[in-house]
Amino acid sequence: MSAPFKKLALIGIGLIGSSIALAARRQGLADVIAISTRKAETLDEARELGLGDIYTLDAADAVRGADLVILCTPVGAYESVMRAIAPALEKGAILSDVGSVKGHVVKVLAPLVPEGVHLIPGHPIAGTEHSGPSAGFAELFAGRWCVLTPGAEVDPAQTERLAGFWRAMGSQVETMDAAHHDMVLAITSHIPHLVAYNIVGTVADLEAATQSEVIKFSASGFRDFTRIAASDPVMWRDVFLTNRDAVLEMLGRFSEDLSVLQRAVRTGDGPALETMFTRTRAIRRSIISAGQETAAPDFGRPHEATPAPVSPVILREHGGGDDA
Ligand SMILES: NC(=O)c1ccc[n+]([C@@H]2O[C@H](COP(=O)([O-])OP(=O)(O)OC[C@H]3O[C@@H](n4cnc5c(N)ncnc54)[C@H](O)[C@@H]3O)[C@@H](O)[C@H]2O)c1
Ligand SMILES: O=C(O)C(=O)C[C@]1(C(=O)O)C=C[C@@H](O)C=C1
Repeated sequence: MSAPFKKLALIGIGLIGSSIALAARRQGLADVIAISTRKAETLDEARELGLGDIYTLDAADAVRGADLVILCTPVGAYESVMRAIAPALEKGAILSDVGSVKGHVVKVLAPLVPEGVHLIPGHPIAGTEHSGPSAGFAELFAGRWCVLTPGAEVDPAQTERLAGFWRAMGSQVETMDAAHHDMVLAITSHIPHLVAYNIVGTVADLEAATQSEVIKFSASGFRDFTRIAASDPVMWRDVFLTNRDAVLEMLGRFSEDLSVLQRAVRTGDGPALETMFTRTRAIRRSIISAGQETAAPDFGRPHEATPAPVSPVILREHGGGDDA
């Protein structure tokens, strides 16, 4: 039986690109996997790991003849990558990506997409704090959500084709509007990263003696923040540069809520604190029970990263992101 795609081109081969390569290979989703990246050392690493069939520093070469092209670079590189590959894209090909931000991606890519190429942006809500080709693993997407944000002009049959690709790698697929995606992810992923970078940064600024105490006594709470704060600096720089409006909107709400908590602490308002903490405990519990219903198959690999999937809809049910 022939594979669903004849040639899959992955531009950028870090954590996400290499995980797609491994999962697509394992599931037989493409006859040929072509890999392109910017640096020769990264390409050599990908070759040593046996991630693909074709390796090239020329992104246009990689996409030539491909019926599925997925951009897996930091979002800030999209425009230059797109300018390089546009003339070589095959008519009828699906052009997708895995970027953590979607509105900006559409804005940058759409004007450059040649006629006959189907632009269907995507975002697997799965990851770890590790980067590079050796960080990937085939099970990364199993039991996780993948959000697709096709424009209204996209043929639903093409979206379904791409959804099938992600489902075959174990994901659950949801389609939504790019702006809604960016608002939801601002609060579920981008602000938590900003908070982690900030809290770990605060510790880094403490005087040496206090800092060593913090490190010595850091239990799971602070440790969890340090894991998130170890995430790739370039990737996250680009997320905050390209999802500015949604992040600022959610950060405004976050700051207001923090001020309420600050006041409750200052005034010793026990009932207010308890009410707040009871609400948040309920959210955690609903996330866990929703995750259990759709638990990822256990491939036996320690998977410290993204928890099991919760539909982005859950936010609306809990009153967050309601105007997104
Ligand atoms: N890390 C996560 O948890 C996660 C989760 C979901 C989506 N994403 C998104 O996936 C994308 C990739 O993230 P990652 O974690 O795999 O990053 P990574 O740093 O592990 O890999 C990025 C890859 O892109 C390559 N690259 C950078 N600039 C390039 C250019 N101009 N041309 C060609 N290749 C270039 C790098 O060499 C590297 O191979 C990002 O857009 C990110 O927002 C990340
Ligand atoms: O678990 C992690 O390490 C992640 O940061 C994964 C995570 C997230 O915030 O959930 C990070 C960025 C993505 O775009 C998607 C997933």
